[in-house]
Amino acid sequence: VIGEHRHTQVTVDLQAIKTNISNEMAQKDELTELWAVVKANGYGHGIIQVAQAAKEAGATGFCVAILDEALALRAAGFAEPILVLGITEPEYAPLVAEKDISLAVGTQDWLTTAAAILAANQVTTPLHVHLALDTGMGRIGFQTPEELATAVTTLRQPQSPFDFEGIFTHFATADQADDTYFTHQLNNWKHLIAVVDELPRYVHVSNSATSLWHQACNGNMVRFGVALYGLNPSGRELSAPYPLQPALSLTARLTFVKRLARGKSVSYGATYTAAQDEWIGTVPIGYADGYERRLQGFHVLVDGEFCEIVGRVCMDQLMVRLPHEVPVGAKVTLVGTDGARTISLQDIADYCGTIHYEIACGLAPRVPRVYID
Ligand SMILES: Cc1ncc(COP(=O)(O)O)c(CNc2conc2O)c1O
Repeated sequence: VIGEHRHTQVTVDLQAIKTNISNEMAQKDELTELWAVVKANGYGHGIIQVAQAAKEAGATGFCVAILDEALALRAAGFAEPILVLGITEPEYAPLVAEKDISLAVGTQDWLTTAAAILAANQVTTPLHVHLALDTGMGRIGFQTPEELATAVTTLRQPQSPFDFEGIFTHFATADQADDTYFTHQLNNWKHLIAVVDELPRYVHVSNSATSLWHQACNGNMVRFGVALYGLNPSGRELSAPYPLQPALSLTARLTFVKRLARGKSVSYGATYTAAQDEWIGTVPIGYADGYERRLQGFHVLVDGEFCEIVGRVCMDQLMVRLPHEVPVGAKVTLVGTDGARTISLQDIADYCGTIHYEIACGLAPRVPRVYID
């Protein structure tokens, strides 16, 4: 495995993941199920290990983005319900039905096309469908009561090859203090589901933010993602009703240490020149690992001290100014706590002008994941 012989590593604290889920299980309505959102390789944490920890902490289902992620969970032995949140090509309907996977569906055309393919393949096992309603996210889903009613009629037909298993929507602003747009979407949701005379087994509207700050409308299942990784969906805007424990840390070990004479430069473009004699350490991580070039000028932790990243971040290595001479092999903390100081994914996201979701998901497969429980 590429990365197996490498000290640079992501460490995932599975106990933190279980604690985050346990806290959510305790605060939500007891009849509401929690399905762990483990798409994008578990937001970079490792889909299989996160799914296992989530299941142990009370998750009763999983959400993924694409069919292959669902197939990977099945291949790993998970028998729980798995919902694919993106739109899956109808040609894969027979495989989906065979593997007992649930799909988000947003159009009548999809149902018509998939029904024909299922019939042509003599598939007899029902295909589980969750109707997606677009209440304002503007991504996928039925938009009018009329088209929704038609789809429900199709699903309910006696010879339908589908199992009408769920109906859901997704909020675009649940992580914001201003709930104007959230309320607009909630009203659209109520208007749309009014045409569904008999609701399916699963009625779900909540991502982490909705479950944390808009619990009133949970439905009977929460699609719990970023908060199970211990990350605040709002970034720094809103405080969570219970402490979130970040599960991910990123560490490395210095591979090279040198005395850099005043006036000497560091890295591509020679953009950094030492103002006085300095100790410089080389860290074996770079933008190919998902540690972005934009992080030039940010810092890492060595010996509990912040050390500035000097010069351009390279593909596989970066250089930092050390507070004093440090031995080769010394630990470098890029995400996590060292002594009295911490660097969070949020700190990195802020410096890069993005969100922690993107940083976590962007940590490359070349960085080995190590699990502690
Ligand atoms: C439909 C749907 N439900 C639930 C979740 C979980 O959200 P959470 O991680 O905030 O709890 C997501 C995450 N989707 C995305 C998260 O970032 N970009 C996305 O498209 C989603 O797309």
